[in-house]
Amino acid sequence: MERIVIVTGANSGIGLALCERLLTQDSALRLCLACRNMQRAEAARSALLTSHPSAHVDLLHLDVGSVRSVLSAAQEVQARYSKVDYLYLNAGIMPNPQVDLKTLFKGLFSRNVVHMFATAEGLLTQQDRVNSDGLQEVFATNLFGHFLLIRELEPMLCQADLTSSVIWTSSSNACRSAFSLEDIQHKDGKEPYSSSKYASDLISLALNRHMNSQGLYSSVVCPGMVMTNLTYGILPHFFWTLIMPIMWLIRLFTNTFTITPYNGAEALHWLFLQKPQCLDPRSKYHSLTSGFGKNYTQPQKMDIDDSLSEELYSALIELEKEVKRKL
Ligand SMILES: NC(=O)C1=CN([C@@H]2O[C@H](COP(=O)(O)OP(=O)(O)OC[C@H]3O[C@@H](n4cnc5c(N)ncnc54)[C@H](OP(=O)(O)O)[C@@H]3O)[C@@H](O)[C@H]2O)C=CC1
Ligand SMILES: CC(C)=CCC[C@@H](C)[C@H]1CC[C@H]2C3=C(CC[C@]12C)[C@@]1(C)CCC(=O)[C@@H](C)[C@@H]1CC3
Repeated sequence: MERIVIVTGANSGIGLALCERLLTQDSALRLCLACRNMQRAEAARSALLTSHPSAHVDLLHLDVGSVRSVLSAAQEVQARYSKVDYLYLNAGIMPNPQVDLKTLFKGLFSRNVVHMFATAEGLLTQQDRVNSDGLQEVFATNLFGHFLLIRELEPMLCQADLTSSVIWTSSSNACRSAFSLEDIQHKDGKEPYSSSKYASDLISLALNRHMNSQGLYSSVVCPGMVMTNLTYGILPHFFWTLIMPIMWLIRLFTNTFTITPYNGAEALHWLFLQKPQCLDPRSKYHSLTSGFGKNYTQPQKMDIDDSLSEELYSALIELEKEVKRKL
């Protein structure tokens, strides 16, 4: 039977590299690029069809940061397909990032330097804003829109005698101290990205608890540090060009500098090949690249607990009711 794969944020970076790798793996699958910008989505589709001329590549308009768009995209999916086998929740934003230079320079001369380059913990802040649904934009895009999409696609993901995989592109920047149950949207802090990624780790755990019995399995991935539109937005372009040799040098000391989108998509691709029942719901699957350029996937236990994940799950169900009431 034809496998149906939906990838959000598929028009660039890690999402596009994943699509390329999936079609190389299985040219018979039906790939659906779920994107907010249809011009960029069309360009991505053309690029994929150039390397895989007989592939089945569909486009779906989805602004994951808009409640209305998520609801109508989910309806469109139900009209087009009879099931969904893989749902890659990859779209993500990090608006107005700022690097804390003092922490960076201090970190460079500390024993924590490898950890700092792997996670950017305490190094990055962002400036968030409220979107047209009245939600914080980073939370809405990186977490809530994707959660709503899963909820709307539940009948397609939970088919009798079949399993489905939901795969979140999280990050090693996900940090417990950035997340608070009292402020799940991170209105009051300066690390909405870190908070939203930690929340996705928690929600993945809760989804497994609630949905495994219906055949839905959720996993989280960290692609490593990858040069994409998102990372290029952190520093001015000329600065990236200047420090690029340093980036390749750092790769000799930490396997988390995957750098290319192809390498970054390693764990996302690896999960496509696994039986979802055999995966560990408490592990994050990391894309890693050795100093010699060898790609591999490694699970690492996450710093998450059941009660916090359950409370966040309930809070998101409540928020879902609230936003639907307001429509
Ligand atoms: N690069 C890195 O080092 C790391 C990245 N990640 C995560 O990987 C994921 C992919 O990012 P990456 O490839 O790096 O960056 P890109 O900016 O290249 O890709 C992000 C994708 O998400 C899409 N997107 C953003 N907002 C929305 C929205 N509201 N609705 C639909 N699509 C949207 C973008 O579309 P558009 O072109 O329209 O903007 C784009 O296709 C993100 O979740 C990111 O947090 C995690 C760890 C490290
Ligand atoms: C190389 C030098 C001297 C400076 C670059 C410093 C930072 C710009 C860079 C160091 C660690 C990087 C990093 C990310 C962005 C760029 C850095 C902060 C991420 C936060 C990008 C997105 C993610 O989700 C993380 C996994 C990355 C972690 C490392």
